[in-house]
Parts: sequence; structure tokens; C-alpha cells
Amino acid sequence: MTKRTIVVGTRQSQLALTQTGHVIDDLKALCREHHLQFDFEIRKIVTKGDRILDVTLSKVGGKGLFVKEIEQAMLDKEIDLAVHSMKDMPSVLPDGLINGAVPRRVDPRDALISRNNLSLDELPQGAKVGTSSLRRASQLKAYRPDLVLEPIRGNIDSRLRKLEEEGFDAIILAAAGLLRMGWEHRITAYLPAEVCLPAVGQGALGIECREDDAEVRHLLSLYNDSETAVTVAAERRFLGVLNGGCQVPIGAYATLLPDEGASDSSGRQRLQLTGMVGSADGAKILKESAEGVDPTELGEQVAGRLISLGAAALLQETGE
Ligand SMILES: NCc1[nH]cc(CCC(=O)O)c1CC(=O)O
Repeated sequence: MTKRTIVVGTRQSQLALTQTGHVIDDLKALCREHHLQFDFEIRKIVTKGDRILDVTLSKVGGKGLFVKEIEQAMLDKEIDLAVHSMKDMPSVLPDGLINGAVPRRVDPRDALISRNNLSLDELPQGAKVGTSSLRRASQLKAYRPDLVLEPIRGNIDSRLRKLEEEGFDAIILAAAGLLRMGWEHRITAYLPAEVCLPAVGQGALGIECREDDAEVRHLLSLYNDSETAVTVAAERRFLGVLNGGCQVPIGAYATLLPDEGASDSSGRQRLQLTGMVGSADGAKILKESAEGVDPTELGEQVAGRLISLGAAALLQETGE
């Protein structure tokens, strides 16, 4: 019998190619361990988002732009799975596709890459900091109102280049992307969650596949990390309640609490979720934490508390 070749679709950015390569290495190791016979092949796909990288994303339709063509190729059976950064994955997947695995998360924090090896506190008064993330800008302005936040677009490699070329004192990037690229030596400081709560799902990946592809689903089930899956589920439910895709400063981060017999009767461990919503200028930051066992309920609970604190007005203000 011939071996099935699993075709893996990917965007062409260095980060996407690197992530996809790591995932295929992990899947090959799982195949050896579990005596599964599969070959893997990479298929590169250019998405609409890649073709218009220099346009502000919120102006042209948001994150979905990076996944639409990939999902169509999967529905058309040109590819069998795709690796996404969890934070770029839409909350609702098209009929027929599922998130088959959430592998173990890496560092969720944001990182400062500064020109003279300075920490956030050491940056000079009025320093120019590059980020196009409303979430990062809002929280940095709240912490250091003197900073001048300016947009910077492009892939990680071009943003690192622009740090030098466009006169920024520092830029902010997700630690996870730098780590996966092998560029963590560029990081000058990690931003603690108390200063800059990460994006929902930051540092995690999602592996999308067809719902009716039992072979791929079985393989992916072996790759799923239940701790990452449950914490990211709470963050994504939080986001889902607050935001139907509009561009607002929102962050969330969930962790499993240490297991000291603190699980419920079904053996589920308790989670803690912190969520934030801010104004674009950082003048107002709403932040709440709660604990619970069910990720959906916890996401809804933290979102509900923020709404009762006035989040709805913030969402309207900036979500135009
Ligand atoms: N917004 C783009 C994006 N999507 C995923 C990552 C890498 C980090 C991750 O996987 O969470 C990045 C770069 C960044 O935000 O610095």
C-alpha cells in the first residue's frame, strides 16, 4: 500500500514557513512514535493579506485576509492541513473545517527590541516606539504617556530592519515569533503581563484540517496540548463576547492554576483568566481577572465584568 502524503499549506512569510517546518518535524516524530505511515509535502499559498502588506489591515478587512485562500485550498482538497498563529485565526471557522490541534504554547509575552539595549523604563523621554497594534499602543501609553507610538507594518524581518532605518528608538514584537525564528537575541526586554497583557492566543498555534479527514484528525489529536487548548479557549471566548472582529485594544491571558486538589468532580483543573480593554490613547484601561473550571464560562464571566465596568463604551469609541 502506498503511503499517504499529507499536504501542508502555508503562507510564504519567513515566520509561516519556519512555523510550518517545526510543526512538520513534530508530526514526523509523532508518526515514528505511534507507527503511523505518512509523508509530508509543503505547498506555498499567497494570500490577499500578503499582497497588501503595506496597507493598514483594519482598513481592508482584518485578519481573515491571511487565511481565506488557505481555507479554500483545504476545502478543495489541494491541501490537508495548515498551521496558523492562533492570534491570527478567526474565531469562527468555515463549515467543514476544524481546529484539529493546539500544540504547546511558547512564551506569550510581548518583547521590546530597542536600539541601545534599553529597557522600557530606560527609554528616553518622548522616545519613538513602533507598533501597529492598538493593544500594545494603548497599554504602553498607559504605562509611559510620554512615549510616541508610531505604526510599523510588515513581517518580523522587515520590522526589525525598519527599527534601524526609520529612526525608531524601539519596536514591540511578540516574543514567540522571534523565538521561533531563532532571533530571541534581538530582545532587549520582556514586557510583563501586568504592563502589557498579550493578545488572545499569542504564542500558540492552531492546526486547521478538514472535519471529515479522520486520518489527519487522529494524528493531530496526538499533537494537541490540553493545557494550551483550554487556556486559549478561555481567552478566545472572552474575545468572542467583546468583539465581532472590530479593531479595539483587547488583550487576555489565561493560565492553569497549580493543581492542589483544586479540580472539579470531573477532574478539570482551575484556570485563571485576565482580560483587558483599553482606549486607543491608553487614558482608560479596564482589566479584570477571574478563576473557574469551564473555559467558556470563564471567558464570558471576565468579558461580562468588563462590560459592567464600561467596556461597551470603549468598544464603540474605537471600533468604528
Ligand atoms: N500580528 C502578526 C503576528 N502573528 C503571529 C505573530 C507571532 C507571535 C505568535 O505566534 O503569537 C505575529 C508577529 C507579532 O505580533 O509580533
